[in-house]
Amino acid sequence: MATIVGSSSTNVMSYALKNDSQFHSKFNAVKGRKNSSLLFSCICLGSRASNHFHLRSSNGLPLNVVSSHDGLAGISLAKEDKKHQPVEGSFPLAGSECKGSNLSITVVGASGDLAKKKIFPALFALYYEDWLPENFIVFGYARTKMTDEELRNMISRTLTCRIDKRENCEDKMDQFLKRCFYHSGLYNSEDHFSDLDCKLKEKEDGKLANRLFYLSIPPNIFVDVVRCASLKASSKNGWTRVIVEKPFGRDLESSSNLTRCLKQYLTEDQIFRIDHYLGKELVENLSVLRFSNLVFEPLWSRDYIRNVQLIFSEDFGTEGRGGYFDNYGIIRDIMQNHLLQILALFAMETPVSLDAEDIRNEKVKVLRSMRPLQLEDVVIGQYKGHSKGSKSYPAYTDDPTVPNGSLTPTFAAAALFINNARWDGVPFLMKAGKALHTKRAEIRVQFRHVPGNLYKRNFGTDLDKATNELVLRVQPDEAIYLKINNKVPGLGMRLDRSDLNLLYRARYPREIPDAYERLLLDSIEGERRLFIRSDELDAAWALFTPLLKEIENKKIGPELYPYGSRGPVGAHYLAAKHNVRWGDLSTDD
Ligand SMILES: NC(=O)C1=CN([C@@H]2O[C@H](COP(=O)(O)OP(=O)(O)OC[C@H]3O[C@@H](n4cnc5c(N)ncnc54)[C@H](OP(=O)(O)O)[C@@H]3O)[C@@H](O)[C@H]2O)C=CC1
Ligand SMILES: O=C1O[C@H](COP(=O)(O)O)[C@@H](O)[C@H](O)[C@H]1O
Repeated sequence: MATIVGSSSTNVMSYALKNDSQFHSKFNAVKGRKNSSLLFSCICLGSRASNHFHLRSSNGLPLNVVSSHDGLAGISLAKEDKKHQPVEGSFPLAGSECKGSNLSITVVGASGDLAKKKIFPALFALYYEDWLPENFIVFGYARTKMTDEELRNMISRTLTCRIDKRENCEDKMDQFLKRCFYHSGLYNSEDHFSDLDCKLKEKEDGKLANRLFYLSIPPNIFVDVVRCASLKASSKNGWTRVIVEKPFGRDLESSSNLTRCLKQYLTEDQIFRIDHYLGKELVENLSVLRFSNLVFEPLWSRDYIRNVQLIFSEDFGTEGRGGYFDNYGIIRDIMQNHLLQILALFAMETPVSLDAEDIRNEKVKVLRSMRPLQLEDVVIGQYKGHSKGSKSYPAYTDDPTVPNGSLTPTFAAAALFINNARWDGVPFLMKAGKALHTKRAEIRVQFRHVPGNLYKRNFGTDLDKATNELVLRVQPDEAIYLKINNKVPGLGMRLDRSDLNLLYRARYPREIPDAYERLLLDSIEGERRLFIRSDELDAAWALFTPLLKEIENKKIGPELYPYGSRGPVGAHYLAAKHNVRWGDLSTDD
């Protein structure tokens, strides 16, 4: 997409002269395959905040830099669009020229858990902070019968203002809610989507309209919705984009099939496959830390790194989501997507640029360099009931929505390897579990021993303990800390383990935006860097599918662990087999 963002005294504007999807749509439409919009578009962003003109999207690039992947190369713009042609480094044209454009966001599955918990609150947060264009509307779509007023009541219960920004909170909520509407319909009815289209048009008032659909629904109805929305409710004069929630299939075959079906109605550039972990602040910071600090990048290889650990744990079970979870299990729910995405970002080579395609190309290379998981390098577990004092905690199979005798893993640990020159032989250990003793997500990098260490004898026998460890704590309490060895002050020579600690709440005392805010904003701005491309997805499934099939075909039973514990002991044996000790379990973690 070629977009310019700039600021006049009152307006911040972004001109999407032509984005990839429209480019592809045009070509495909010429070939008679697609239904999406053909016209070039211009969108206005951020109505008031003149301080927003710099660095709008999450790749940190000013959006007035024209990407080499924006589909413009070699294509001449239609005559009427030439006047909007961006000049690198220039500000956009006067606000009045794009004042009329609209953004319509339709949350499909608006009555559901994710919509209430995450999507509407994130949209409100963007509105509160003036990130949304001046003319935007939000439509909820689901089967549940509701009036606009009932939708607003439902949403209003979940909206909050940031702790550090409470001015006009109530007013802002009212203004936001006035822009929210509801349409009840079936997910497979083209007529119902035509009705939605009429309502959208009425609100858009004949102006240029960009449309974003957020599929917050179970995956078995993704394709129906995409068919109906694309045939009956896509924008005729702006862009149409679709955010797709996970799970993207259950294995390589079903995922490829889903992609194939979606691509009957959408181009790849219109599909925004969301992995909300990529929108988390610390995951975003991973590349900044590595590529903008000389002290890290030279160490980022098998020469200095002993192992890397990617850890996810929750201190609650599947409460309420057992029905969904039992069909997927923890490997599909967390490892194949969230943890693997972090691994790919962590291990990729330096991309040519911060452009989405350059980054995603590097991630795909990492995934394709990995060897598919072997059963002997995986441990699976399932939580069992447990009583502590007067309190008792249920087993996974006590969940009424989980079939009796289910073997679905709620915990897994795995050792993965990247067969390339940078990472050959370095174990990347993953651990993910529900109903464990703590809630956290972190990346741990354990460095090698210092060769010929002068202070060796001061460390005792356990040299592993004396190695440096870099920890990126994704949540809670975001932090980056580096464990170092240090002399205890005094006349003797006693060494101590200390942390160089960047604790976000101390350094940046403001609320960190939710991942969904960043990802929604990126999808509105056409920034694809944090979304999963179809070849990435295929490569990710190729790694996990043989293992998942083997576990299921052989009906391998999970090792039981008590609710609230540290997980199955098998995870320690797995780590030990690769000469690793889990960093989160040591006393000074
Ligand atoms: N909830 C979460 O924390 C997370 C969810 N996700 C993913 O996001 C999507 C939405 O999640 P969530 O909101 O929890 O899902 P829900 O189960 O709450 O479903 C959302 C809405 O879809 C409709 N729906 C539910 N089941 C069916 C069905 N069998 N057939 C047709 N319509 C149905 C319901 O609306 P109505 O009956 O009104 O039509 C429901 O309100 C899913 O793909 C999920 O995997 C991803 C990460 C986290
Ligand atoms: O995708 C999912 O993520 C949540 C955890 O997300 P977080 O942002 O709260 O860490 C997890 O509970 C859920 O099972 C999974 O589907």
